[in-house]
Amino acid sequence: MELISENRCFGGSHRRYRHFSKANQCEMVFAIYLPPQALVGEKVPVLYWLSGLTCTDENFATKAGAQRYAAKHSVALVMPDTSPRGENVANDERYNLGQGAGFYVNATSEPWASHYQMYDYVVNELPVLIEQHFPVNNMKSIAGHSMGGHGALQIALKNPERYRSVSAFAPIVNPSQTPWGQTAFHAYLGENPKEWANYDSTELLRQVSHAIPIRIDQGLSDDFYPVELQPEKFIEIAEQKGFFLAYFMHAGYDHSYYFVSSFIGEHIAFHAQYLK
Ligand SMILES: N[C@@H](CCC(=O)N[C@@H](CSC=O)C(=O)NCC(=O)O)C(=O)O
Repeated sequence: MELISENRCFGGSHRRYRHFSKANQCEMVFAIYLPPQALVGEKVPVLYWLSGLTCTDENFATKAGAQRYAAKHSVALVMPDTSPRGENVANDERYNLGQGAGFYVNATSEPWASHYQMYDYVVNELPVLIEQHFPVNNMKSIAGHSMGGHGALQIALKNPERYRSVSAFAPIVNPSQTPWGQTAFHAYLGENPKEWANYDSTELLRQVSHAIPIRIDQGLSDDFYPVELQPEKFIEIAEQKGFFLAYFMHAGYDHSYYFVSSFIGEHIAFHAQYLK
């Protein structure tokens, strides 16, 4: 693992690393924020953050202001990239497919399958690396924005034993029925409906008998809300099944990091109560 940069931040340390990913068969960059307590030998829990379309690890790190709250609650943040990258990695000119748009699935169709294994990377490979190299304990939660909200929810619904809580800003909750998700699933997964359902949070929510605590925030002035996001069905199913879902609809807020930064403090406080 190669250290790319290190910056002191709210008494802790924000670092970026490059490493070779076995899952994705290419070099990957991730960021980790270690709160002050981790720098003096305490093992802290981890919140994994999954970003949205077009992002790298840097969008959340530089725009959300999350480190202040991670320091306050003594939680480490891990921020992976949103896809494999490189000259030899398949890509597409659309912003919602290819590099920057891995959708947190294991692709089964070529030319994507040889590198686009983001589900395995986030769920299996990265946590092992983090727990080997950093002062963290094994308590984990997961959160994300938009495509990353989809990633966080579908990962948490399939792995309730691995994560304590999950939260999402403006998540793509029903990707098999909405345009961004359909484009990605056609390309990465082919036409197998079982594969699509396996990565669709609304479908997964219908199937599971148990869910960890969930929080969702949605801006009502988000241009993507009516077509790409539509969390109402997901909320209805959670309520019918008696799962714990705290959801907040915010008048006037859009899809951007202005929205994420406005409520990231509440999200980190939400996770911190389950990471003790
Ligand atoms: N048309 C836009 C679309 C890209 C965009 O809005 N990306 C969001 C996530 S959308 C869902 O996953 C984002 O987080 N962008 C990065 C940022 O720093 O704001 C475009 O490409 O301009």
